[in-house]
Amino acid sequence: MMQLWQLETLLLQKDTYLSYSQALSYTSQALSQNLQGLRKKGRIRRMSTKLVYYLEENWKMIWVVSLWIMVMIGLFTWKFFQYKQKSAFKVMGYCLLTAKGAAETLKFNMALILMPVCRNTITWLRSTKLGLFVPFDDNINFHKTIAAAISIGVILHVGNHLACDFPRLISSSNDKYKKFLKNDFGSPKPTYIDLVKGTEGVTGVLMVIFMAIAFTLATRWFRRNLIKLPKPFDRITGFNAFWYSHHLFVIVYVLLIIHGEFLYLVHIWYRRTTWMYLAVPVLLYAGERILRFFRSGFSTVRLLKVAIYPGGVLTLQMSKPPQFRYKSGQYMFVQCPAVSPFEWHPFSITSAPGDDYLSVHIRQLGDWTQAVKRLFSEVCEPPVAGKSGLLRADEATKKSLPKLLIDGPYGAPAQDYSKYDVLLLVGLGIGATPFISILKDLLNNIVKMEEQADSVSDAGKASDVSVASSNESTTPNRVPSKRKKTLKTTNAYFYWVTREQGSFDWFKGVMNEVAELDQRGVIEMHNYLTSVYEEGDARSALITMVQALNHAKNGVDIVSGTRVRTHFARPKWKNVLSKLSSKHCNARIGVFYCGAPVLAKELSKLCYELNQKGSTKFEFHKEHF
Ligand SMILES: Cc1cc2nc3c(=O)[nH]c(=O)nc-3n(C[C@H](O)[C@H](O)[C@H](O)COP(=O)(O)OP(=O)(O)OC[C@H]3O[C@@H](n4cnc5c(N)ncnc54)[C@H](O)[C@@H]3O)c2cc1C
Ligand code: HEM
Repeated sequence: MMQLWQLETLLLQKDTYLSYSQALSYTSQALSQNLQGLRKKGRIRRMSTKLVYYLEENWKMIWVVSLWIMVMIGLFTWKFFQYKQKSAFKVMGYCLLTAKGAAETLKFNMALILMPVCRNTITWLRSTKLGLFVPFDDNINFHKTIAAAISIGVILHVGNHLACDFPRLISSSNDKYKKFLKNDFGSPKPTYIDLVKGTEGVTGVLMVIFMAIAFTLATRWFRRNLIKLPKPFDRITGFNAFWYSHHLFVIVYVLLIIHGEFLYLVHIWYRRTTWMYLAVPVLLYAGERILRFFRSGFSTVRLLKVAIYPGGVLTLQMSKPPQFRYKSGQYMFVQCPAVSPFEWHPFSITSAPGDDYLSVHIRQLGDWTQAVKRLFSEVCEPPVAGKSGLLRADEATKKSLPKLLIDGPYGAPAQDYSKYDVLLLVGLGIGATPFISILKDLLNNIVKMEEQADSVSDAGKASDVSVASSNESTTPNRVPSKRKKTLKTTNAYFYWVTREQGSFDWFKGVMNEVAELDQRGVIEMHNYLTSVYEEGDARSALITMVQALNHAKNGVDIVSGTRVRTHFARPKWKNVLSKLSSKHCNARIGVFYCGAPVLAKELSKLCYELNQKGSTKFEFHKEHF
């Protein structure tokens, strides 16, 4: 940096007179301008980093949404200019063109909105090459975004007709009416009431009413019961109110087809297109519902074991129907007719594809889950005194166990775990469930791989070792499939974050099972108890140190009594990911998270930051229920 004496010499050399104080003020101005420039540059760099991060993380969603918006703009513009040629435009003006443009997007969106909720089709598509380009995990968000576009379309369409072009029509002079509108609306000139009470008007008004009810009850506040209405209206909120009111859309679709057949301003030659837009999606969705109906009707399962753990978690183990093939990480719907013959609730499958049973872990939350727990508590053996509080269905009581129906399996983000070299599985509370199956499946495959390696090396062909893919049936003594895939995953790290140790009980059995099978130490398991001590508390640090020493010495954790390492604070995710990055150079690490959205943001950002630095590549996937 330039010294003051240098500045003075410079100024004197140039025969300029400047006092020290002036020189100082110029220098500080220059410095502050420089600093501002640097800050601006820093801000721009930070903004561009954020933009790049956003683009890289969301490119799948960006192209799908851009395409969708472009199609809507195309349809709107096409219809807008088509109606500009009509004589009615001379009287009804741009209101008519906007209403018609909006109507075209409505037809398209009412068809498209069904696609993201065709669960079976999506489950199949996500395992095809399309899964690489289309963000199937965001299907429900896309469904809601289309619903928002439908709301805007309805406002533009209905608003322009009712508040603008109908009034223009009825207030038009007789000459203008005869010249431009008589062919379309007949003689005499209709009144406002005539226009609204025609088939088009009545079907339109009914659609708006039904949609308003269904849209309101579908919002998060009503669906999640965040708005409490006074009695007796309290029953019209919550998931069930959302679910039943959503079926008003069946009537809306019927009305929409009728509405599209009886349009004003269209003649015999006019091609009615509403049914063309709707035909394929409506048939596809109807096919899905029919499939679900028949499949679930035949999917009554036999209960094998019921356990209720102190953390308020119920485990149901049931027989696996022969046609039920699934991948770890997927979920299924469960129905218990004794509780409600109409309600289907989704639960992650916690058994591995190779197990000869199906299992789910159910946390007590609302009416249905509590009613199921009550029901099973009544029919099961009480827990043996001093034991873990387990309820078991013994041979005698099994006969009277309530009936269960299942439907599925359905795809979820965690199902693609097998394409990664290393897995980091992070579950918050009940969010551990999709990972139980993955851990078990991973071990089943590793054990099988070792068995196959043994048998192949016995035969002197050790170079050819491979294992069956995770979604194939994996019974222990199975003859190795001819179509073999190599197991890519070499290591898994499981982080389970819970508030207190009580919740650990239901998971202990699973952890023990995993630890027992995992002779080679492929899976590292950590349990973080966040409500015991605050982060940074000396007691937490001390216990963690004692734990680490004990673990190093005996390989067993003092708190859990298993190989699971217990910690008493929130995990420091930056450290966790950095360690993995340096331990597994060049590896592709799949980070799977299931829990509250706050941590999802942090993990996703950390993955991105570490991807910029090292050769290890992290890919983040999230799920929330
Ligand atoms: C893909 C997926 C996987 C899940 N896996 C598990 C799991 O492994 N273990 C577990 O304990 N929970 C899981 N859940 C959550 C579980 O479905 C709900 O806790 C349960 O349905 C609550 O029902 P309820 O009537 O007792 O509670 P309510 O108080 O009626 O509902 C609580 C919340 O649960 C959701 N919910 C309720 N009913 C349904 C339904 N029929 N379909 C979808 N969501 C509903 C709603 O968001 C609602 O706000 C999962 C959810 C999803 C979407
Ligand atoms: C024209 C408008 C809409 C139509 C035709 C429509 C239709 C549907 C259909 C057919 C399903 C699938 C149900 C199933 O088979 O499981 C569904 C699910 C869903 N819809 Fe809509 N919907 C509309 C608007 C909305 C709106 C406005 C919201 C919320 C703001 C919404 C939120 C949802 C959610 C969250 C689900 C998933 C339920 C679940 O499986 O957990 N929908 N919708």
